[in-house]
Amino acid sequence: MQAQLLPAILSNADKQDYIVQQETGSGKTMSIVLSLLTIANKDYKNNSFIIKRPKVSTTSLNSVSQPNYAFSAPAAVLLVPNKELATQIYFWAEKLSKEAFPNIEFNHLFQLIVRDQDSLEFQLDTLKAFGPPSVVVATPNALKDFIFTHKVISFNNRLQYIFVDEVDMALSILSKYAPPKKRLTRIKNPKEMQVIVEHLLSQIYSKSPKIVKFNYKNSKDSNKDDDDLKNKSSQLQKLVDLISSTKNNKKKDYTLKQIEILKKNMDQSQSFMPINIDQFKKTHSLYCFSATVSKDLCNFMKSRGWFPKSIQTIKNRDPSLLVPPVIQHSVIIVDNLKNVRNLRSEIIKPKKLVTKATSNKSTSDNPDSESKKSTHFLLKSTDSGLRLIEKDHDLISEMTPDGQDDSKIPKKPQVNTNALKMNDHEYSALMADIISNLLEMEGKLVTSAIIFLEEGRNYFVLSSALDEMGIKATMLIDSFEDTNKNKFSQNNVLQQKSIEPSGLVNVDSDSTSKVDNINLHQKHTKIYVATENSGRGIDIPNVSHVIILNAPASSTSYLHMSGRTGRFGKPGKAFTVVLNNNNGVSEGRIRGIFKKLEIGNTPIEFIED
Ligand SMILES: Nc1ncnc2c1ncn2[C@@H]1O[C@H](COP(=O)(O)OP(=O)(O)OP(=O)(O)O)[C@@H](O)[C@H]1O
Repeated sequence: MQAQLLPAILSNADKQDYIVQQETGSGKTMSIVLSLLTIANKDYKNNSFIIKRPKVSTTSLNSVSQPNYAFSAPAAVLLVPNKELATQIYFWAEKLSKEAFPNIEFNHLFQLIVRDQDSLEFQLDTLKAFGPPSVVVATPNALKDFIFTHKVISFNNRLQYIFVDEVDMALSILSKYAPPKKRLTRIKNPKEMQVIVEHLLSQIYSKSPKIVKFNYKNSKDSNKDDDDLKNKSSQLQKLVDLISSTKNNKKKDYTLKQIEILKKNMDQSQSFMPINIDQFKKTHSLYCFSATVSKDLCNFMKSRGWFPKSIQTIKNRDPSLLVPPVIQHSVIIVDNLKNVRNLRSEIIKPKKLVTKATSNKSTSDNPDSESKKSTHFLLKSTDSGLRLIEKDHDLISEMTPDGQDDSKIPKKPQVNTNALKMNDHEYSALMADIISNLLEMEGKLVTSAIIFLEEGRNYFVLSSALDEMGIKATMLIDSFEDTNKNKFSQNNVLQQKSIEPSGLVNVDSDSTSKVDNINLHQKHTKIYVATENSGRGIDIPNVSHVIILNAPASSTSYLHMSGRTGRFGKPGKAFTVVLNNNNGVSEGRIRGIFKKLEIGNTPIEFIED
């Protein structure tokens, strides 16, 4: 993929736009970084920085009073949806730049722009001192602040490359079935990524490169010709189409009213107009990346005028190739506090072989024969908590309350829902118990793990529960911020932050577990807790295990979370822990996800040493 993509980006004389959709961990982000480094280096040389600009020391940023800029605006922008990913990319670029271009001041090449209170001054000062860099790596909200609030950066027709990584998350388009009211709100308040990309496009093709007020009503590129009117009516048409499928008359009336409001709004302000650069000679190219780019997303971007010409796509056509084959997937269902089991196998038949599985003895070459063995319990509730059960335990009698054979079990599990109505503390204790057992079971196979916390659950409570099990976990978002802060405060001692159960931040570079009977090698093993948002696109070295707490909302969510392991061909395992507290809905959801992604469940069984 990189062999195809890098030359395509770097010798793109026709200024073609690209959509790149390849599996997680296949090196998409790295391709962007490598391209940007090449672009920045070329830009630097073309603009004779060494002659024009003084070398500025980062320790005396404020003393530079009259900076001498070689140009007025960046040549390339990379936009990503979260600051963790932006920060990671910036550090990758810095590291590679030091190797490849040791004599070039990195601040001339790249600038990181993220919303971070502690480093805001530093980011602003760096821009003031060094002037616009060749490449900006930013989150859209922070870039918006820098353009319109702080007014320290602007863009013009020097901008030739726009990259958007994790484009699907950044735009989060609404489903076709979203209610008209929600659609209307979204049209009025588009995602910041959309606003920024369209602002950049308008600046490239604006005759005046000055910053215009951040107001779409004033956009000079709002083209009022027939084409725009067509676009406007097509947006309305979508809503009209939506109500045509509604049988409920009341709902129909309501939707019609919403459409009327939308129509009026659009007529009054000429806002939300898609960008129209058809009439200009194209001087930029737009590259959108993600492992998951739907047809609807492509259509949305096209409808906004992002791709005035035909789009080049680099993607795997086979949907079963969306998931890296090196990842082994397992689901643990918590039926009630006594029954913790594997996902039952009778429905899921893995279509695809796990080709390069980890060195786990439970992985069979024959997935079908493996699924038949999937009735074992991994964990058992005892007075002292959940424990791994013995291999030769009478599994069948433990499997269900009435000792049924797996095949006879009704599809809708017999659930004692009350047993699973847990507060945050009970939930976290249960999850910590399961996690510690999993980590213990996996033993030395665990080099580093990411736990994805269910939305709405409290990190501090989980962290405290894990701590009691002897597991020190680091919040992913904080670990990235920490590195960031240290970088910006010129502090060379990189400290590992751990968070005490109380919520107080404790800086401790080598914290050992209080309880050392579990996870003995934790000293060398990093356990991170992330949310779906903060973990999107992140690449943490050597993540051997991902543990997802609760069934993800969609196959896309699952694909990206599980994809934090199994990167660039390295093996990995993804465990999903599903609480069966909603009469099988969550279990059904994970089954649906596995079916859609064409992945099989690898049952977990206790392996005695
Ligand atoms: N050419 C390469 N040689 C060696 N390692 C590479 C190469 N390209 C990428 N990698 C490594 O592979 C890992 C995954 O790369 P990257 O994060 O770019 O993948 P991705 O496709 O963007 O993943 P995601 O879709 O999850 O964001 C990283 O650790 C990266 O350093």
